[in-house]
Amino acid sequence: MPNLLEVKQVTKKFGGVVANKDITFSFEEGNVVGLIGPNGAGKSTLFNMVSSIFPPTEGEIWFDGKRIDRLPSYKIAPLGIARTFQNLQVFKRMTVLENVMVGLHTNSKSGILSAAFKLPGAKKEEQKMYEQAWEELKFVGLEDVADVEAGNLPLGKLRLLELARALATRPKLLLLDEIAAGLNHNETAAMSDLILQVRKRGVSIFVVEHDMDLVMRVSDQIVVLDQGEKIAQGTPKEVQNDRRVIEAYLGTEEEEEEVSL
Ligand SMILES: Nc1ncnc2c1ncn2[C@@H]1O[C@H](COP(=O)(O)OP(=O)(O)OP(=O)(O)O)[C@@H](O)[C@H]1O
Repeated sequence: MPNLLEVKQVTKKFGGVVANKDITFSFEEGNVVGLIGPNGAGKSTLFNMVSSIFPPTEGEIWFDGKRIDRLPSYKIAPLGIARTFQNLQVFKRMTVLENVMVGLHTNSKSGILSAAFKLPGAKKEEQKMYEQAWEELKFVGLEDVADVEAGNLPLGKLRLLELARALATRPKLLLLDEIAAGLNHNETAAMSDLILQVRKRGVSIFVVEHDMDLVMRVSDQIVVLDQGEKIAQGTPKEVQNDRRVIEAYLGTEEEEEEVSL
């Protein structure tokens, strides 16, 4: 299998703060890769560079054979990368279905304007987008609330809506940013099942997550960061038994705290 994503010697500095230092890793198409590390390790920074929110200070990021680290973020989605956001970017006054459709419109060939003026090409595309949106709402189990305003949904369903919206764009790579944040135990377990179903569809998935049960269950590979550096990469079992990973989570004896990995 070819590498879908390649992060090559990436460093990110914010003024004097080195948030990521010389990070290199790659992953194969069809895999789920988890990104973990203690608070402030540099996970969000790396994730934001992969989705082109900002560029690296040094190094390169390649996706599907193309260099993407200097592209503006709006050029990322058409290449086949979709992401969810931890702070939920939903339109509260729109229905659940409309929220998924909006995500598709920003990606469409004819664009929002021709759809608004109901030009012929746009009408056909609109129908296709409607079908895709429904398909994903059914996939995540939100078809019963398709006509409900998103602002009336509980957090668990909003996270599913974010997932449906990202999936509707038919990405090759799905970036999940703390998709289980705020979910209860059962909701988190259901989200893990859903992620594994997405994987079965052949979508590659990159997961930043604090919930260890979810990461350990869904990931083929896990990349571990600590203080901006990659300290380990391997299967869930390998990283759980890695001395540097255990130290990073447990801290030195003086700063020891209860953390379960
Ligand atoms: N925009 C910014 N400006 C300055 N410093 C930043 C910025 N973003 C992140 N940092 C710093 O970079 C380091 C890594 O932060 P980052 O948010 O990537 O870590 P994280 O692993 O996602 O943390 P958490 O698990 O707490 O969300 C931290 O020291 C943080 O304070």
